[in-house]
Amino acid sequence: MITMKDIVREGYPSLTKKASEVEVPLSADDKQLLEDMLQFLKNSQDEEIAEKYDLRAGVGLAAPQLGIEKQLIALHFEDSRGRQYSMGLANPKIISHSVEQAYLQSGEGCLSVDRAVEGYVPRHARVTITATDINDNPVKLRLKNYPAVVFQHEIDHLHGIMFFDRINRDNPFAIPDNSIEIS
Ligand SMILES: O=C(O)C[C@@H](Cc1ccccc1)[C@H](O)SCc1ccccc1
Ligand code: NI
Repeated sequence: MITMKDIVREGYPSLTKKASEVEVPLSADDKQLLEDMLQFLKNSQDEEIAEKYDLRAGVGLAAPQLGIEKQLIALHFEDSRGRQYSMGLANPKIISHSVEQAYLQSGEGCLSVDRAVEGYVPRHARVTITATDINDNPVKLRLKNYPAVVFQHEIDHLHGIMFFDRINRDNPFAIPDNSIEIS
């Protein structure tokens, strides 16, 4: 069972390196890792389990956050319309995106960052993502709003990018050009 002690923190090398693509079909080990990552997210959102194991709530997790330099991510959340996103993905790629940008009005956090970092994180407002799912099926997702933000946050982890790398250093709350606010 993955707990917070397995999640590496700011300064750990895997968080600032490019992770390697994994072989498809997925090995049994990679499938198990995706299962374990997804279970962590479900546990972290279960009040009793989260309290018992002192888990921080998470809606996404990337293998580099476990010190594993593989292109594997898990996501577990639902959007404002109640659509569920609960999946483990291998080798996710943004194959196209909008010119328009978006940012969470609340800013972002990260399970690998034990401090609050204020500011707007400019991201693509809409993205098209391809990946391979835990059953070796190809996946193509067209995302916008909150789901687009979560997936981009996790895919950034595979490229060694932390959310605060994207915040405007001179003015963290500068409204990004051509952007929409996601509340
Ligand atoms: O560290 C991670 O990658 C997981 C992040 C992903 C995330 C952060 C900000 C915005 C979108 C995604 C954690 O989920 S941060 C904690 C959290 C929990 C519930 C809702 C939003 C953020
Ligand atoms: Ni993160």
